[in-house]
Amino acid sequence: MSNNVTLPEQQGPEAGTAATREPLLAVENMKMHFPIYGGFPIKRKVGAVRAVDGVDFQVFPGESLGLVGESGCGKSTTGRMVTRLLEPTAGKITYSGRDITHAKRRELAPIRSEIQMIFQDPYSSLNPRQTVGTIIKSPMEINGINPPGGREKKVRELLELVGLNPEHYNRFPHEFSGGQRQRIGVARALALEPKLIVADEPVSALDVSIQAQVVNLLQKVQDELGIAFLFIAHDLAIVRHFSHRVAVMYLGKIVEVADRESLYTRPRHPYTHALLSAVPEVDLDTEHKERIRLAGDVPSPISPPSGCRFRTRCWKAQDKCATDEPPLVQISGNKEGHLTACHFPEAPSIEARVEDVVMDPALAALEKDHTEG
Ligand SMILES: Nc1ncnc2c1ncn2[C@@H]1O[C@H](COP(=O)(O)OP(=O)(O)OP(=O)(O)O)[C@@H](O)[C@H]1O
Repeated sequence: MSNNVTLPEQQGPEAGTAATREPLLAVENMKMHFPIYGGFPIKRKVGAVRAVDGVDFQVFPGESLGLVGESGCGKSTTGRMVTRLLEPTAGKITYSGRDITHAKRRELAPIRSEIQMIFQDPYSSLNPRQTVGTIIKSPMEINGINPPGGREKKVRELLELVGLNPEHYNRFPHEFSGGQRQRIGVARALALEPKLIVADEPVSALDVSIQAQVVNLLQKVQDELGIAFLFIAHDLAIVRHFSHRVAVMYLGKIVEVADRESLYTRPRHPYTHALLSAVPEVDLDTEHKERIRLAGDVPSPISPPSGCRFRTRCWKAQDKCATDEPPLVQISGNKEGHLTACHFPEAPSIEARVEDVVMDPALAALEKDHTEG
């Protein structure tokens, strides 16, 4: 079982080398504005929910990019546009050199199998009336794929790969626990041998003790099969395990992106600092009393704050922040590839914030194994 899988060292593309490689996925100024209609008797468009408001990022072959931020920041919407479950309002999505931003169903067909999604809720994402075998097999049937040895053989191999008993082929989803169902979701996503998996909060519906096992499984899959991941989570502790690079999203924008090491040890954006300081369950000792607490909720994406969107919750905000939107750039002191959108960034301190990343005990144990192994 995946319990025994040790965490491999992430060998992903470094920021420097990444620039010289062709990205598998490139997103430029991508936006999703959901229209709001009102008025009587004739309904008119009266506004828009600016769920995603101009994001740029790239994912390289075999790379795992973590996308983090509080609830409502637009992470899921971003993931759904990348998989083209949603069509962007503006911007451009390029996959393997092809512009798929507005590609129609038929045009998307050849790449549908290459981009797969793993959903948050392993309970609602599996059809309760279908056996596990049918669930995992159906993407192959839909796409007319006949693997050597047949589809059933392939399904049994996939079950084994994700740590389930191949003999459970004829069982139904309700016979499995949450963690096992998420493994079924992973097997289904792998059935078409994808090149990119968008995993939208794949472990947040699971019990904390199970989360580590599923993260571990995804990491094994990524490492052994070389699949690129866009790993969406609200928790920096989970993404840390898994990502070569991490992008931090706030109210429809990416505010900071960096390789894993830079982001966790030298975060520059106050919001990243705040996320790293989020400590729900740990007793506050003197050292930790100064942890940053984010006040209030994320403002409404219908009318986001002017200038820097984080300014209404930021302890460093000044007048300039209300008038000038900070660009996402490599500010002074940042390593190559580390971009920050802030007028008054935190110092590039190597004062590790690592101790601020609070992990549940199971994840912490994995991390320990990883470093010791
Ligand atoms: N179909 C829709 N119509 C209108 N607004 C939407 C729609 N889908 C999402 N939104 C809004 O867009 C914003 C971003 O939502 P999204 O689900 O992408 O955020 P998120 O960061 O993934 O949050 P969560 O972790 O809660 O899913 C939210 O304010 C949400 O209410």
